[in-house]
Amino acid sequence: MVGFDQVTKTYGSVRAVDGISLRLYPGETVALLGPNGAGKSTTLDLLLGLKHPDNGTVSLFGGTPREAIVAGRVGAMLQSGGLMDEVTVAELVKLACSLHPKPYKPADVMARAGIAQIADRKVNKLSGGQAQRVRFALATAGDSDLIILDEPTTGMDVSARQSFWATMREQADQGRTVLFATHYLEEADAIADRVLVLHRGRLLADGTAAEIKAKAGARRVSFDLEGAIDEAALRGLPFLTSIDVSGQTVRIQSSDADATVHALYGLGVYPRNLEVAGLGLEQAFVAITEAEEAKQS
Ligand SMILES: Nc1ncnc2c1ncn2[C@@H]1O[C@H](COP(=O)(O)OP(=O)(O)OP(=O)(O)O)[C@@H](O)[C@H]1O
Repeated sequence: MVGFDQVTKTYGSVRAVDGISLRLYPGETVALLGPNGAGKSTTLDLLLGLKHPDNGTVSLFGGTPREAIVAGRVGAMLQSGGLMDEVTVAELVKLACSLHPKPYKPADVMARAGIAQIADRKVNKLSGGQAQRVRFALATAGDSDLIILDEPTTGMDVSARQSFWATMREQADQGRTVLFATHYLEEADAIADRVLVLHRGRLLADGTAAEIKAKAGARRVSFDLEGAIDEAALRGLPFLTSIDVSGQTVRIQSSDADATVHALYGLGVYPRNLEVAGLGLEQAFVAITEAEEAKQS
């Protein structure tokens, strides 16, 4: 099990991680979301023992991050992890396997990462997406219990992303914990069992994607109106949190969609193509982080 207990990490006056406590369990696929500078990379660095908390403790499988890494229990794929320049893909993968206490066969690792066909290519001649696949191979060179991925699919094409996530799903199904930081909210929505929302170093939300959407507490309502649209009257609708009028189409967000729609009919208009839907994870994320910004300012 992976644990953060009241962990704080500051850089000068910046609280990159501010009193975070959480537990991660075997078999979980966990997405770490947050705007730029929220503290995602710092959180992952603390887990990997690359940075040390000012206060609080980080524990991995009952020991320190360093002990877990030495025991081969952690595989990681970092954003800018440099790859050695003058070696081939196969040489680099072999090296990673040889350093892992519980290694897989290099050929299997390369096949899984979809890099068998570029095995003989020099690492410094790879495209961005290919280099990303090689980083993925290095993170899965052996049988680790925790896989940490920082923005793993940046630069990958659609098919690389699909096979990447299928592999990660398999890893979690086999009881491993997969923790990934991402800015692709659709990926988090589709893949993660659990979503953590960080904001200025604090954990604002922790739950399933459905729970995070419910926490944002708003729903989308869209409809078309004929003729001139009285925008001022629409803005007066109860529970409205945002409105966008484009041509004859009106899109609103409401914290009580039922009451808003009821009042809409009370305006004497006839909305066509009325749709009421929950927020997507992206809109929920924006709503949660903006509400926090408003609270702090
Ligand atoms: N070595 C450092 N020295 C000083 N400040 C730092 C350092 N590393 C990070 N920070 C600051 O700490 C905060 C958190 O940074 P971090 O890189 O963890 O955020 P992030 O959520 O990963 O951001 P992004 O989405 O942009 O990658 C930011 O305000 C950043 O400027």
